[in-house]
Amino acid sequence: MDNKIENRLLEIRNLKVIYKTDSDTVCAVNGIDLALDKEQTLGIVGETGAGKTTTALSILRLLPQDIGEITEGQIIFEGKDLISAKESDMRKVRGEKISMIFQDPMTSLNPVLTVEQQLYEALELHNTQNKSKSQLEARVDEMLELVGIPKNRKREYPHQFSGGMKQRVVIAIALACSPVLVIADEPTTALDVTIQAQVLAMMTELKNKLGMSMILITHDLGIVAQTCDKVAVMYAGEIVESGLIEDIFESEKHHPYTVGLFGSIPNLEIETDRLSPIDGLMPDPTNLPFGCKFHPRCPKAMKICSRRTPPKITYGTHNIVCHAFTREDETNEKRRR
Ligand SMILES: Nc1ncnc2c1ncn2[C@@H]1O[C@H](COP(=O)(O)OP(=O)(O)OP(=O)(O)O)[C@@H](O)[C@H]1O
Ligand code: NI
Repeated sequence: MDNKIENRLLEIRNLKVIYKTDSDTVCAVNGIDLALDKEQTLGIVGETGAGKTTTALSILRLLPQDIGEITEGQIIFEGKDLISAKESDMRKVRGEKISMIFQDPMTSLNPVLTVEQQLYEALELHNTQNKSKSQLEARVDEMLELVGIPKNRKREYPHQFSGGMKQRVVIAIALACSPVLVIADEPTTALDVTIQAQVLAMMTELKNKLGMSMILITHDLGIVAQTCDKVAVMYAGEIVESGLIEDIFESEKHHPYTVGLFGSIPNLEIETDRLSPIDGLMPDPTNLPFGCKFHPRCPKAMKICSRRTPPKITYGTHNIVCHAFTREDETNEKRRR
């Protein structure tokens, strides 16, 4: 399904993004490739600082002005490159085609407007079909029902809702314009674990019902397993491993960083109060190490890892960028298939 051009919604090619601060240049995204088909969900996982949010903001061209800059690459959405698009076209893309859901619902909600008013405003803003006031009001009720908020609460203000309910309102607003792509950046991190599962299940259901595609950004491989069709594992602004969900969860072959991420999933059966995180810290993004960027932390590091950029080895739909996997390995795999 990956090679059918007509199914392709988004393709990112060799994207590079920097942030310029007074003293330094932060290399936040260092040449990533991603592809997403219609109705697919792509999970982007990785530790804090990996460049996940930067990637999302780049797609919408919402990087902080004068600081964030796309220096290379293409972001092809519905066949057109967004990086070279006019700002007026981008405004349309943001309003009608791609919505973003952020981690903290209060960054998206207005505290002085009722839930009904905010949803109505969102619908009115994208009212390309010139619907009447009563039609829009009916749509407000419909959207609230869709995300499981009782109609009789629509005159309440955001602060009267719990965290989970607020995030449901945010989701309703994000979906109000019937986008083709929703980018959800840690949409449930601020919520209780039990509520997280409910909100995720709801998002997946809505995504399927409305035939949208989704990019889900998370630290949590468990969430990816529940929600995604494909996965990209990011480290220091690069994608170190990617593939279909079964490649990531069933294959024996993994990038050592992915192995580390799996090791840090909390085990629900054994009670531990600490995760076993990967030793060491993400490298300084203003001064990234030579060769493989993971080598200073990698338990499997070899001499070559600090000297040469690792190759991307492909096994069908599964890609691993690591010196521990050789081209030979790849050729054997092809022969077998
Ligand atoms: N406005 C900014 N100015 C300078 N550096 C920035 C800015 N925003 C992000 N960065 C840096 O860019 C790198 C990538 O950050 P980004 O927010 O994309 O990571 P992330 O994977 O989303 O992390 P998290 O999981 O914490 O949200 C980090 O080193 C971060 O410190
Ligand atoms: Ni982020």
